[in-house]
Amino acid sequence: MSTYHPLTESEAIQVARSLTNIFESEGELVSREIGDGNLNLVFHVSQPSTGLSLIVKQALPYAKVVGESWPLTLDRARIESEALIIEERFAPGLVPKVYHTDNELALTIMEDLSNHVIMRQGLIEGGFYPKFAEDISDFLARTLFFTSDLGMNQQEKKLLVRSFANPELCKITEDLIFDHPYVDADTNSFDAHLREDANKLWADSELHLEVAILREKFLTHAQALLHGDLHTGSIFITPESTKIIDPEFAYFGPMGFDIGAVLANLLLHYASQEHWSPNATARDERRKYLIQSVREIWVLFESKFRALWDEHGIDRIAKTAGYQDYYLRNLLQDTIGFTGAKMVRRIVGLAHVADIDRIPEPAVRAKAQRLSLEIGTKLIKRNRQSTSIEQLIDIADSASKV
Ligand SMILES: Nc1ncnc2c1ncn2[C@@H]1O[C@H](COP(=O)(O)OP(=O)(O)O)[C@@H](O)[C@H]1O
Ligand SMILES: CSC[C@H]1O[C@H](OP(=O)(O)O)[C@H](O)[C@@H]1O
Repeated sequence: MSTYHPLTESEAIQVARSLTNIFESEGELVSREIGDGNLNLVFHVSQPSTGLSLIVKQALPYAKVVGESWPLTLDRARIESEALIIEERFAPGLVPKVYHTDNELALTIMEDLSNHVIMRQGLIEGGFYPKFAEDISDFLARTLFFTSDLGMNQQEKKLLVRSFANPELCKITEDLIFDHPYVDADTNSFDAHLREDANKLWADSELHLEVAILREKFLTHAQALLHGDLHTGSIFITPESTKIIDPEFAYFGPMGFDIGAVLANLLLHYASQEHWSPNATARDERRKYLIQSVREIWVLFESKFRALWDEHGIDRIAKTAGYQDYYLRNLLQDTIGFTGAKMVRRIVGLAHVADIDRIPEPAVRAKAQRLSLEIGTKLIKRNRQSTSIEQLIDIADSASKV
């Protein structure tokens, strides 16, 4: 079993038995492959007689969404396990518990979170999550602060940067977020009715300059250990609990990339409300809730991050007067720019979001797609002038009123 090969459902039972002591020795185990993401196998292994269960996640040597023609490193399973363990250290209770890691088989065996729902689906079904802004701002503030040069010894951080180099998964992001959506690339995928909008995107040199600047930050700014793919499909949620999964894209990059991923996915959902809300009153209420979540996430994040800095900042130079304000202003601008980039990629790039793709009526879907593109491109273009989260909110609000 120790040589790498993709597991079958019954082999997932064997590894769950032999590599963990979660299950009672008596009692049959049942296994089901439930992976619905773009990249990996995910087995749900349970023991009906005791109600115990766990998840066996295994990387495939290629990107599942495309097939064997797109080889992909198995090392991403090690990165995912190690990132989950670091995230648990700094943001306890906000990620699944890791029971076992096997780098040879590219496995992470972890806590089963099936009592939560994937947030994207929960939002589509009209869920409200009153604890989300508090939880996600905790996760962001604590993981980003304590893995940055502000909160971690700088020599230790450099060693950690080396073990999270993650070049192959970063290359996916570099291509699919910062390159392909802005040219007529083969990987792009969009509805025929968006051809003119795509042409505009490809010809917009002002936009391209801003994307180049954001890309440079993604390539060079090893600010903190990022989750790297923090969309609402990587968040398990209930009204009382939030758990962040799937950090296989983790690497040391610009903090605003993670914060922007969360905001972008709330705004993509916001852009889809004409379909998902049953009437105009519900749509307005839903949009207000989503906008308020965006505002609260930034405001809570900022105040928690500043408090961590004041209490746990590790060196004298970071306490230089004015530096914290300078840092937070740049971080807000990055967040706004990356929010925009993460919206645009989900409309014209390879991988989309169900919030928009599942709108059956083409005219309604087109409106949601154009609204996302409009908000996204404006956020990208205006990021470097921004000084307040209210500017992001104004862009979303005014685009949706047209
Ligand atoms: N810890 C978990 N508990 C329960 N279900 C999980 C867990 N991790 C993943 N899943 C299920 O598997 C799906 C794909 O997982 P994910 O980690 O997003 O895979 P990928 O890396 O391929 O995107 C999730 O949408 C969820 O349904
Ligand atoms: C070829 S990978 C495309 C896309 O898929 C990843 O998301 P997930 O694994 O959560 O489905 C990531 O967002 C990549 O950009």
